[in-house]
Amino acid sequence: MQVNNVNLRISAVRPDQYPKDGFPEVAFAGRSNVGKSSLTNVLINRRNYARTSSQPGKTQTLNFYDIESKLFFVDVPGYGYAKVSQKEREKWARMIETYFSERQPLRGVVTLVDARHEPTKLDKQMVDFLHYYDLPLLVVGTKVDKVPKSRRNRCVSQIRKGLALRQADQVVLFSAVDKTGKDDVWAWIEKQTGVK
Ligand SMILES: Nc1nc2c(ncn2[C@@H]2O[C@H](COP(=O)(O)OP(=O)(O)OP(=O)(O)O)[C@@H](O)[C@H]2O)c(=O)[nH]1
Ligand SMILES: [Mg+2]
Repeated sequence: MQVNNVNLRISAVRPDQYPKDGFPEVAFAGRSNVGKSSLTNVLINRRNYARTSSQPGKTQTLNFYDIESKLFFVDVPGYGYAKVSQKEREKWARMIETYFSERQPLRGVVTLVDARHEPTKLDKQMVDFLHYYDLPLLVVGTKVDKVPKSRRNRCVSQIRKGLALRQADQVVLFSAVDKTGKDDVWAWIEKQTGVK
């Protein structure tokens, strides 16, 4: 998809704030600092539209990006950031549980994990949760520019095994630096949303 027009429609914390346009929607989830905002920026050809930062835990709202008034990308705040209080963590859990369980236009979830490491316990919990709600899943292994090409097949097996992925779940290795995997991620989004 050729993207020229992107707008941050709303940073929402409650369902009554979610957009009501009826466009299909894809969410981006993953632990803090894994590269969610960087992936979104590459997909929409912007350098720094979705805010990237070296300070993890920055994004604390569900950010709805209107893409060409055809679909929404939803940047989900990252989990697993140590400096966030227990109270904040519970608030986060309630917010995303409500979103994933109730949001009708949601057509699939892109779940990001760091391609360099074994998926963490929290990554696995996130995938279990998305499986429970039967949401179509694309797992993106990020920062693959830091993995030698000869080791990349092994990354995919490690991700599939560590997250106990189902056959229908797809895995794409991605780099925001050299844009490896960008077309594959877009192909999955187009397939799930029916938008071209
Ligand atoms: N080498 C490399 N670095 C990356 C890549 N993607 C992201 N980063 C770096 O990782 C850090 C975090 O990236 P973000 O995109 O802000 O991560 P995020 O998941 O949106 O983080 P939160 O909003 O805090 O949840 C930044 O310093 C990025 O420059 C990548 O593909 N390769
Ligand atoms: Mg972010």
